[in-house]
Amino acid sequence: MHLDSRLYLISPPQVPDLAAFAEAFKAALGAGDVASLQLRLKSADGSAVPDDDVLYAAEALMPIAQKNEVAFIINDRPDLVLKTGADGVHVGQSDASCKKARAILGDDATVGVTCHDSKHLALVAGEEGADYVAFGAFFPTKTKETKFKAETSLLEWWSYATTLPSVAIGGITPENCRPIVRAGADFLAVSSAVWDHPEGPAAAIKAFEKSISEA
Ligand SMILES: Cc1ncc(COP(=O)(O)OP(=O)(O)O)c(N)n1
Ligand SMILES: Cc1nc(C(=O)O)sc1CCOP(=O)(O)O
Ligand SMILES: [Mg+2]
Repeated sequence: MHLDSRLYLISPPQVPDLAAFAEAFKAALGAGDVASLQLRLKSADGSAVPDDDVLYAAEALMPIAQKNEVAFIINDRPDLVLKTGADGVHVGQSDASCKKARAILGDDATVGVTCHDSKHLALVAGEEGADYVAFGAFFPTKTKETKFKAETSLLEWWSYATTLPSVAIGGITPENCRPIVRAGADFLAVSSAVWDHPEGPAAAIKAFEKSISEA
């Protein structure tokens, strides 16, 4: 059976050395298939960096993404998507609504929505014009304080019931991703397992590709 989950990278919570991170990002992209990067400069407790830091990071990273045909998504902030010309936004249940993000950004932008462990939230997001729905957290994570635990049965149901792409997130690693791939997740959203991999991001991407292809 051909399983085709793709990687959706989430930036590290902080990028103190933008030049070094740009090199890490290039190394990741050179190692295998990556669908998108979400710029999410936000601590585990939810505190975000000043807007200028997001704008500087976008200025450095978006050309690398675009050169590699990788979608560049900004977390939380449709207004910063407009300012930077990024490809889209990811909004959560406490952020701008999907409808509002769509109204700000228009039909061509990508709008993704956090749906935690909820079929209902995902169906509403679909009705409001989301391009993908994100379920999580599948595993414990130190990247974000999470209150919800998603199960692979939700991904299975979603992929049978709808055609809208699903993103799985939360503590996903090359070692634990196989059941999520088998359950039909269209994308695996990953931060720490790529940027904190002991052998570097390129090795992480290769390890994910191996696990996905063997799932
Ligand atoms: C792909 C993806 N899925 C879920 C989230 C979490 O969004 P949210 O609940 O708004 O939390 P923050 O990321 O804003 O802290 C995400 N960012 N990306
Ligand atoms: C940003 C985010 N959202 C989550 C959710 O469950 O909605 S879990 C999470 C953190 C993802 O990072 P890592 O791959 O390091 O666990
Ligand atoms: Mg958010």
